[in-house]
Amino acid sequence: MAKNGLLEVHDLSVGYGGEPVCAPVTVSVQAGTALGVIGPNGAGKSTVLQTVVGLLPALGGTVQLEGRDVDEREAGFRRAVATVLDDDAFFPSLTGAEHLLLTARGHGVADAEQVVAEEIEEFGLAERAHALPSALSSGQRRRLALAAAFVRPARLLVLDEPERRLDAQMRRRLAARLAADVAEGLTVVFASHDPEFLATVARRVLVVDDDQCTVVSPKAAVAALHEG
Ligand SMILES: Nc1ncnc2c1ncn2[C@@H]1O[C@H](COP(=O)(O)OP(=O)(O)OP(=O)(O)O)[C@@H](O)[C@H]1O
Repeated sequence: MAKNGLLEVHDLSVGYGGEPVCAPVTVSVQAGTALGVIGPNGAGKSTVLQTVVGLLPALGGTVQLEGRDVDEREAGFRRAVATVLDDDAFFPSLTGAEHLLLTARGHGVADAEQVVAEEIEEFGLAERAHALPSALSSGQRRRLALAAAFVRPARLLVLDEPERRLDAQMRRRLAARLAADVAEGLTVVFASHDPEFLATVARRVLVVDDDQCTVVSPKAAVAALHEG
């Protein structure tokens, strides 16, 4: 285990076409903790998350997972990191249950059928598990995308606005689930606009901003969200 955080982000500059979208980010995320990421629409939260997981090239600075530079092409990195950054990445001709089973088996889960059945239940998808993604409601597709991150092992879970399009009950349930998984050692980085979600899950919060990206307490972040 690395001496420093599981995830070390240092002076990371993110953006498009060489133009940064926000101030550089420096943050250390310890294993078994959750980092929230906040900022107004367009601040750069999604860009930061996509750069942290190697889907976008950094304009400058470094990202290390367990002491190694992030490389999403590396099998070891993909095994360690589960992401839900959008929810359109389904095979159009596989049912929800088949998609989850393929994901679990692809990641070497031994009791894949049981794990998938449990997550289908957990995410309230039992009645629609055998529907194609195109026949699901947008909230059900969101649930399916989230379930796919939980049917496989991961040491780091990166979520972009996990609360998006979920009803209030599912939001609370997911927040409680994440908090419980973090207490058991999972590391989570997630962007959110939801004060309750943030207060339940995050131990620290990165505020993404043009002038300076800072790390604050969840209490300060919740106050900022209520003000903003
Ligand atoms: N592919 C792209 N090419 C160029 N600019 C982009 C691209 N994607 C996003 N942007 C711009 O980068 C900035 C940051 O966008 P980003 O999606 O990271 O913000 P965000 O904080 O996640 O916002 P939201 O809360 O609305 O999801 C915005 O000004 C956006 O218009």
